[in-house]
Amino acid sequence: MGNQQLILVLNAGSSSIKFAVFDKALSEVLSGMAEGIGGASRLKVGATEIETPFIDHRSALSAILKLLPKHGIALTDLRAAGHRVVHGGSKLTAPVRVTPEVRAEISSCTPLAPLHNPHNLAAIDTLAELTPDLPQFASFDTSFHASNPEVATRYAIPKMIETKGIRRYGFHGLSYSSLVRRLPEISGEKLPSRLLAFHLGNGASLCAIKNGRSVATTMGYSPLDGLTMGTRSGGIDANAVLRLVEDNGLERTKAILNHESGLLGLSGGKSDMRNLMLDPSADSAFAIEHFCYWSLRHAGSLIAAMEGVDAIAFTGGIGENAVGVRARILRGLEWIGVRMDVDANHARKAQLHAASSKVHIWMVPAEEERMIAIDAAALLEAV
Ligand SMILES: Nc1ncnc2c1ncn2[C@@H]1O[C@H](COP(=O)(O)OP(=O)(O)O)[C@@H](O)[C@H]1O
Ligand SMILES: CC(=O)OP(=O)(O)O
Ligand SMILES: [Mg+2]
Repeated sequence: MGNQQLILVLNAGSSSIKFAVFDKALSEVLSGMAEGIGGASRLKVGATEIETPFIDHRSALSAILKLLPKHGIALTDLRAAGHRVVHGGSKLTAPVRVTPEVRAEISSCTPLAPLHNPHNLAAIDTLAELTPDLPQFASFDTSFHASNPEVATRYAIPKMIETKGIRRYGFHGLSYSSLVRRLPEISGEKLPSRLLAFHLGNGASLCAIKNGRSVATTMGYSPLDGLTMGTRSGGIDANAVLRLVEDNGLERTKAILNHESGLLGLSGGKSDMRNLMLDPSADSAFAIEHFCYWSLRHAGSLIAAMEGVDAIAFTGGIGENAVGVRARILRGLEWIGVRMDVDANHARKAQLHAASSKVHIWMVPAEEERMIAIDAAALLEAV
């Protein structure tokens, strides 16, 4: 192409890097991902999939960048790169161009998101080495929740401690802001005033969205809190955590709570919802029930924070695809007048509510990469 029209988006997760390339009209021209980094990893680009061992994010990213020219995209075709940065802390609450100061601020948030921020920085640094003149932008998973009231973000701990950044932030904000943008287009209706969003993926959270703004969410200081997740425990009593540290030390405890718990810990080895749903064992069934039960317990809390609910939206790998999980959660919400259209749910339609439902129900594909491209394009225009 050679005309510097493209935006490259990198979304580095704890064990994966998703990427997408968008043209000037923000249509996606290529996407793919490296997953299972550090283990039995795979690289998918467009329709091609290869098994290839990546020891770390850096090697996965260089493989992705090497493959781009084979799909007709040279680094010189790029006009910008946009990155998902999971933790922006208290200061980075809107998309920004990455400057040395911004990079330092993201780095200072690493203790708050140890599974994510180092990989986001590695992606920024690798691109900066390869193409020092390419403008790079960062969009933060925490930003969308900057509108939460203080009563929702403060832990009931001494004020002095809060000043060190020990507060609730919330995550999956890029997914939620893309959902707010897409839902009216998908539903053909104006955005409901009280919307309960379920982002159910490997990481999972709920968000109470009032008049388009986040007012409460289930994740807290880090992406560990709230729902039962693929490998993260979700909510756990802090004294139980202290006991784990006493018994196992700090590093082991981090690994237990972040990598060995959740669906994986409950089922005895399976973190992936697809695999769990195929497995007939009682432990796998219990893990799925735990996931649904705690989604419902938290849903009740977020509905209370909004004083009611007008619509529900599902997104993320599980929210978009796991028909049985959606059905179980929606059954658990019948007390608020939810009625699911069984056929629509099976057919994976966008509209999931029956005519008799008091609450509208939608499935909205998560489009984090497109959201990041939109943010980067807007900042480029503003220059
Ligand atoms: N067809 C499907 N049925 C059930 N679960 C699915 C399906 N497709 C994907 N999933 C589940 O979605 C989860 C991954 O969600 P995703 O949003 O891609 O995660 P990540 O947090 O890594 O971005 C996995 O548990 C996976 O099993
Ligand atoms: C913030 C977070 O939990 O991200 P992911 O779901 O990609 O792990
Ligand atoms: Mg995700």
